[in-house]
Amino acid sequence: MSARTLYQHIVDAHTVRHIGNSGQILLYIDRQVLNEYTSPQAFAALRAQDRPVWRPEAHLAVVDHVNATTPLRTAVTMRIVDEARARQVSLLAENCKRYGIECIDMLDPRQGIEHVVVSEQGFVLPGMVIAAGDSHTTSHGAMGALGFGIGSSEIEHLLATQTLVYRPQKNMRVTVRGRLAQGLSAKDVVLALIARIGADGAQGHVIEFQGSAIEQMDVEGRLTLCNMAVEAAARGGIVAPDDRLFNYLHGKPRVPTDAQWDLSVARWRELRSQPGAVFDQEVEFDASNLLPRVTWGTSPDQGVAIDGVVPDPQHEANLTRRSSMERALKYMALEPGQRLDGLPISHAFIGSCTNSRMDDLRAAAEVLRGHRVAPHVRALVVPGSSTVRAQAEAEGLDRIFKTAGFEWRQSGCSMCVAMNDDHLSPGDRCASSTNRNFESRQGPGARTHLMSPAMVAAAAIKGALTDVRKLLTKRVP
Ligand SMILES: CC(C)[C@H](C(=O)O)[C@@H](O)C(=O)O
Ligand code: SF4
Repeated sequence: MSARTLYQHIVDAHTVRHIGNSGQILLYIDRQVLNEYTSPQAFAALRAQDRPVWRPEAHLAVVDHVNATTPLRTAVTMRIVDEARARQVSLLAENCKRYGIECIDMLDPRQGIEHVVVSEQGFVLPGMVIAAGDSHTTSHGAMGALGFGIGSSEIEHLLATQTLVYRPQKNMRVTVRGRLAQGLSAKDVVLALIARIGADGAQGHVIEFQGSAIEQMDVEGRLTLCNMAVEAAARGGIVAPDDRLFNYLHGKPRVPTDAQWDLSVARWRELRSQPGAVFDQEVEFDASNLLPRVTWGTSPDQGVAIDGVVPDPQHEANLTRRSSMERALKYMALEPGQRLDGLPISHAFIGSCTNSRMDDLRAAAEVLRGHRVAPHVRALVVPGSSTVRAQAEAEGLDRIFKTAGFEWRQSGCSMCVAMNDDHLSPGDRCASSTNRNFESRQGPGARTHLMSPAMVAAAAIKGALTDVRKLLTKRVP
């Protein structure tokens, strides 16, 4: 067989069989994470057919989309008033009990956003395949695994058979060279990448991230990259396992120990694209020239560097793109040529599976130390999990956020998707560390500007979009 990419190798190792000449395969799936929002239909269908779950221990359920993030984690303070949402949560617990699946419920000290919980529990290991009823399952590519989102009928199929009908994707290599300047992070890299290749730029592909900037990037940054690969329509994003990853995984709850650990690491070291493996598309990127990024529109690819201006749709030759730009500018209440730096905001949100882990909170706290949030801004920080929250408290980060005027909340998806009580009102403008700036994503009529957590912190202080480096350089003695 010719040289294989890491992605192809993982798919080969999980192929149960080819399905006739359809180009599709039956793919074995090692792990699934279930949430309260997308699993009910799948469980109902399973039950209606009286089918068992084939391998209950291969699934882990986590409540994350609809739970409250009130500052206190108790049954009373976190009670969900909305009946339909409350039912989604209780149904998940009931379904898990019926089928013998472990459920991390609202009050569990490990609760959090599923993609954050999965990696901190060591539920996905290098070389595995994980699928889940959530598009940001691509995050787990940072573990040297293949992760992708699936729909309800696939969740059902997976519960019953531990396999999925799958069409192998093409390979895209994104090589990121150079060194990120101070104040920049993986979020700036991925926002710049998506702006370059477009929101459909990686359609039909799995991206492998390579290059010196990726080698130097911490695992949490790689989680951010792979998480947002789906915003370029990729069917996965992956980074080959290395010592950084092994250090990250070592000692996590479900990770092998002792002799098994050594054996596993030796095997995981083999997981990389072979020399000569062919990528269908190549994108090269120099991280050294990158400036902090912000989005101006209603699609993650509608973004520029913070020193940039809102583009003019009249200069866009592609008519579909032009009209989507016009619509976005109207929705966002922006004018062509307008500077982004200095644009006033009403809200600041640090959270989501993209940017709510320790490194994200540390970077934001570093900017906030000694500053106050502008008086007209409501600022929230929602740690990705209770584990992150506890660790941040142990490091004293909560005090920095609170002293600066941020609300320090319990974990969950929260204002990333506004499926609980955390939402914006029409016309609100939010600097947000999330991944999607779609119309009404954070509440009906709300306007979202995507950026890194450090940039959100800087915007909260200024009360307007700003270049975080201005705040950081002042600190240099
Ligand atoms: C609710 C869920 C299906 C959805 C997803 O699949 O990504 C959500 O998590 C999101 O980020 O939009
Ligand atoms: S944090 Fe946001 S993007 Fe991530 S799973 Fe939740 S809703 Fe989706």
